[in-house]
Amino acid sequence: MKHNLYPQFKILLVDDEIAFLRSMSLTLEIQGFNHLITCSDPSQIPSLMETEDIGLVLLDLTMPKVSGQKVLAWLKEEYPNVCVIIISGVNQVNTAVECVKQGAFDYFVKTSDQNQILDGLKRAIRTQELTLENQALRAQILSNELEKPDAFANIITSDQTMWSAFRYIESIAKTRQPVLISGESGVGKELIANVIHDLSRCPGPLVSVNVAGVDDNVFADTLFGHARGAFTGADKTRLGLVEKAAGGTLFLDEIGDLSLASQVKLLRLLQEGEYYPVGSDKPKRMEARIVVATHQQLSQLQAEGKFRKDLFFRLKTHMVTIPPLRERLADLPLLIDHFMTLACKEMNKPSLTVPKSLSVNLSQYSFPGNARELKALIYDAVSQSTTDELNCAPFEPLFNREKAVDLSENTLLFPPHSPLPTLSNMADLLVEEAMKRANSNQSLAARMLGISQPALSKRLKNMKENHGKNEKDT
Ligand SMILES: Nc1ncnc2c1ncn2[C@@H]1O[C@H](COP(=O)(O)OP(=O)(O)OP(=O)(O)O)[C@@H](O)[C@H]1O
Repeated sequence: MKHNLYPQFKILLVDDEIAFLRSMSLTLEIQGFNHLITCSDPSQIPSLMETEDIGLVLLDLTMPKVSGQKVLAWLKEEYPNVCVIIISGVNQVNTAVECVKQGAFDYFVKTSDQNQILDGLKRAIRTQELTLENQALRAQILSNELEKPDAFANIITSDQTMWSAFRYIESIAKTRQPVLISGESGVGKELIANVIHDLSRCPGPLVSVNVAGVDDNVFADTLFGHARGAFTGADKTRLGLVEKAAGGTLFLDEIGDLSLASQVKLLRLLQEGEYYPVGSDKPKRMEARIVVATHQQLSQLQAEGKFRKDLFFRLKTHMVTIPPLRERLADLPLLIDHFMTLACKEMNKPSLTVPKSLSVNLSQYSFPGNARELKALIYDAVSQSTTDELNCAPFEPLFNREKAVDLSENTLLFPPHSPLPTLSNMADLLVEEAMKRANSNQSLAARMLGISQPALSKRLKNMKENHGKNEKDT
């Protein structure tokens, strides 16, 4: 089985008692915290902090050469972003309060219930992960560039909202927390899940499963596996997908369709980080990161009582929303080209030219099936092309279905007894509508209006000036 290191930063255990260091690190490793270093001589702390990527320190208070409180003060001075948890043999409220005032994240007595210490450690890791994510996010926003653009090479887009989502994905890629990907059907959620997995640098596999309509027993059996003899017919032990995805990512698609009973199981898995195979009383640790996707509005499902609030909140800590294709029409020409190239390659055809009018005409269509629908249309068109130009016949029904206002027909556009708008008012309204539909992409809007991009730019400038003048006059 492949194991990855958890957490993403190192935990430093400092105690002069070697036996305690040994038992503590063993306990932590059994619980899945395997990114550890130990230190029994506090004089080594400065060099360890300098050379190792330490995010959390578990610190003893009573040590012979230097007191833990002094070390705490030094750490908070030199490494204010590193979390420090005190694990002391001294059960004194005063000392605990003083340490917390000095900046310790928490204080435990060595004899405390182990679960309490582990819960405190989980909280500290989560806080530290959020701090690191915040730093990464801030750096991403300031630099406005992707650190690993290659990871996104299969996702074709020039849309700013998509690029912001990419930057966000980069900044959360390394945490082990779950990620929720939402967006209409066919927008590319599975592509995003692939990128999240690649960027996580987890050595294990990406295992995907669609949970729509899966009955609760099947859900438990699929995810957690079963022990031999768990039920009639279970003649062999079966590994669950959580185990198959160990060290990697488990992608649960269509999470909005999960039954309420299965939602409880998923929540417990996320909270506890452990699960029981069906028919077994031996818990197993989850070593996979969970990524889920849905085309539904989970907030709405939650309001309707179909999705658990606690699970929703747990999932939405890291949420990526992919806008529908109709809200990023500037992507149309890019995607048409991309799918055309893919289709020609698969069908062994030479590359085809695409009529310029195609993306303009398609921009009037709402694409309920998003990129998947466009891909299918282009593949169909490529297969039907017999010249060196893409055959646009497969698109005709769409143009007819959602035809723009047809001025050749005697359509009644204006109420008969109202005064007509001026030509200039109408032109401004058309320009505004085209800019809205083209998501402010001037080239696309100009094509919709049948004018050149410089002509549109001039019009927009005039409209802005007139608007400014009008505001001054009033
Ligand atoms: N931006 C994009 N660039 C290139 N291909 C894309 C893009 N978006 C989607 N696709 C392609 O469209 C198809 C559908 O994408 P995908 O399966 O990721 O969508 P989805 O949102 O997961 O759909 P569903 O909700 O139905 O599961 C795939 O073939 C994918 O490669």
